[in-house]
Amino acid sequence: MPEPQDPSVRERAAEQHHVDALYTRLDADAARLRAEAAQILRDPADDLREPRLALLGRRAAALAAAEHHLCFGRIDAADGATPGAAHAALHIGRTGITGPDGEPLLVDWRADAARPFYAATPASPEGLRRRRHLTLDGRTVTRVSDEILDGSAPGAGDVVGDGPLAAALGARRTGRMRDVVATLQAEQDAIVRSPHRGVTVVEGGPGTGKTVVALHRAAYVLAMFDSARADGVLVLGPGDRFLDYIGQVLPSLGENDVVLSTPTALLADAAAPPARGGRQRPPRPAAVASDRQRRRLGDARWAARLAAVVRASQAPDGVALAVTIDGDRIALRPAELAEARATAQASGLAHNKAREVFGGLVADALAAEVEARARVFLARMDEDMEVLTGGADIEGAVAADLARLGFAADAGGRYGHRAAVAELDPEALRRALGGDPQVEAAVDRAWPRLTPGGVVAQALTRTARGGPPGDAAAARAEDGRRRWTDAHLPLLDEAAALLDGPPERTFGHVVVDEAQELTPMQWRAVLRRCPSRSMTIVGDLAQAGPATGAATWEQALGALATRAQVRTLTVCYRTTQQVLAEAAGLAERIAPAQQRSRAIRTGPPVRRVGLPADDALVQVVRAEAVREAALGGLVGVVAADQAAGTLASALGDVAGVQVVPVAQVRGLEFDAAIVVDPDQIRVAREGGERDLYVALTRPTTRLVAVGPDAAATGDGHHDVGTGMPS
Ligand SMILES: Nc1ncnc2c1ncn2[C@@H]1O[C@H](COP(=O)(O)OP(=O)(O)OP(=O)(O)O)[C@@H](O)[C@H]1O
Repeated sequence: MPEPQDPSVRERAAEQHHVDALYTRLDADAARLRAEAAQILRDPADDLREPRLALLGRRAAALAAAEHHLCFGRIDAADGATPGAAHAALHIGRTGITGPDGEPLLVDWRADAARPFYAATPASPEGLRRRRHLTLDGRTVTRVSDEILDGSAPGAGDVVGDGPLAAALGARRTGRMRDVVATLQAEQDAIVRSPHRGVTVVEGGPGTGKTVVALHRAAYVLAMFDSARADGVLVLGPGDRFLDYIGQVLPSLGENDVVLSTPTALLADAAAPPARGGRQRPPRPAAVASDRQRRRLGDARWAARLAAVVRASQAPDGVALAVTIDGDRIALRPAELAEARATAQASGLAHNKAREVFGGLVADALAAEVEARARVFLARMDEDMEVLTGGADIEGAVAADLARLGFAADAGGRYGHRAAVAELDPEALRRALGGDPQVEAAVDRAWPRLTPGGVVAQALTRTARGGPPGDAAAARAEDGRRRWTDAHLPLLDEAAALLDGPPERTFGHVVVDEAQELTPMQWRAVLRRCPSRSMTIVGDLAQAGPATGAATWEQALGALATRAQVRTLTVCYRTTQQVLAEAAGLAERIAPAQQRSRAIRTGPPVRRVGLPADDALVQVVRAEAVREAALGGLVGVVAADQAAGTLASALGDVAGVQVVPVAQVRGLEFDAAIVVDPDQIRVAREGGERDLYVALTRPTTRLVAVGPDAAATGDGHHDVGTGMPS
């Protein structure tokens, strides 16, 4: 057959050949995994059956994830050898595949050798002549598109055309985020691939790819950092709707073991009552807090207050510790009590564990007191005996009698009360006292076992009354009556850490998305779960909700910020220049110091739709929703929280249209966004301008503002290029 003349056809055929070989190997790997699994299943005696099958299952899932768009790129070196590799051309894809002789047929996108694919630009070609993108439909190569990076003229084997980024950005939204591994941009890739193991803060305006970076970073870190692989990765997002939206990205990158959660769910899970005999956990929250409550309870000063409550219940000055033994009241002296307290506190253990240290020291002190008293008593007996017997060696006589009668002497040859003195075994006494219910009760009065709910209840009551702490029993009773909300969870978690030590489940790397939403108390709870402080924190302070008011990352993160590497993303991939221009006035007011991002796409003008006097808002919104849905893609109707519920039921089901309360719209995106009554959003709650800014920056293409305020402008339907109503 003659060679096709069209380079795109010819190159596609050549790439198809390579891609076929890749899928053949992928199929062979999958078949091998299945055979291994079958082998394991045939051996019921194998003790490690379950973990082995689980491992195979994970590998099979990763292979299955690699199936879709397995190979998406190729790099060709300028001098015939790809940097870092012995080959002139390297194919880049979702997983690494080697040929029969160990030669790389496909390089995993995370590998160092793949870095130039993402990092090279015409200004800095990284030794590459050409970057090629491959588009696949199933297993068929449908498109090849080349960028020449070294300034050389395109040759016969080059297919220069539009890159796939434009196609990816222009694609209709489905309501689920996709991975962008094929089109990750250089500034994003530099963060994803950063070797920095500490805290990285990624900031940037709406749509600059912060979430994209966070998720690809999670996949990278899992593959490349041992600690992350060993201890797992946690990704935190602001709400369930958001988690749904991003839920497919990591599995499509072959990562199924990442824990995705919200700060609330994470702490509620930790607070779930353990199996019987486990450690005491805070109760689950019963209600959702108001914004004001969230802000108040998020204040970092609660940490000190909770610690003070706990400390105040550790054998405070003035508390008495006494027990009655054989009718004798034995009390610890204040100095002894203070010393036991100081030693237990210096142990650095959490309260309920330090209580064991304290209890042991109390038992020691009581045992010493009992022993001292016994010695005094026995010595007095000796004296009395001597007086009564006029100094005769009664002891010796008794010993001789006892020996004659066959009674044994102790190891020191002693009988009678001398043996009793020698037999005073402080250790046995201490053990007996340690387990004595009376001593236990006395220790409990001085250093009570506490529950997280009790401590938080006490801190709240104390703060409300401004007085000294109440007693533990009263706090427990109050804990039972209290209605905990999600905003109390970080306090309960803090208290649990003070009482029982750090949480059991921690992670090797934690990714926090929409990080501007976390309160200082939530940050403390997150940090407890990341002892290595290996974190990727992404967010935009200009989009912060009302629970947090930090203007800088230093304010938001406290000491953590001092060791953070801060990176700024500057290109807006989501929305159009028209939409960003519409929101620019607001951005200027909310975050005047922030670097404005640059949109790379243009789109239709923003539309503002007024309400003619007798038109109900719902009718107008419905008409707009239907109109936008007909234009195609996903339509989001964003309204103030209090209006969204009614609006949703009044609109009913319109295909392709979602009604989202503004508080839940952070991080989401739509092809078209209809922002309902911007003025209401702005005044509905504290920080309303930031809510409005978030709402306006959700669409990829079309923005419509519907509100009574626009009616004043006349026809109610017109294009607007300047700021939103002010
Ligand atoms: N390199 C890329 N290739 C293709 N699409 C991209 C790329 N980077 C970002 N996008 C797309 O741009 C959109 C915005 O990205 P993303 O949600 O990560 O931005 P964000 O900065 O987190 O936004 P926000 O602050 O509003 O939450 C998404 O649809 C994402 O898929």
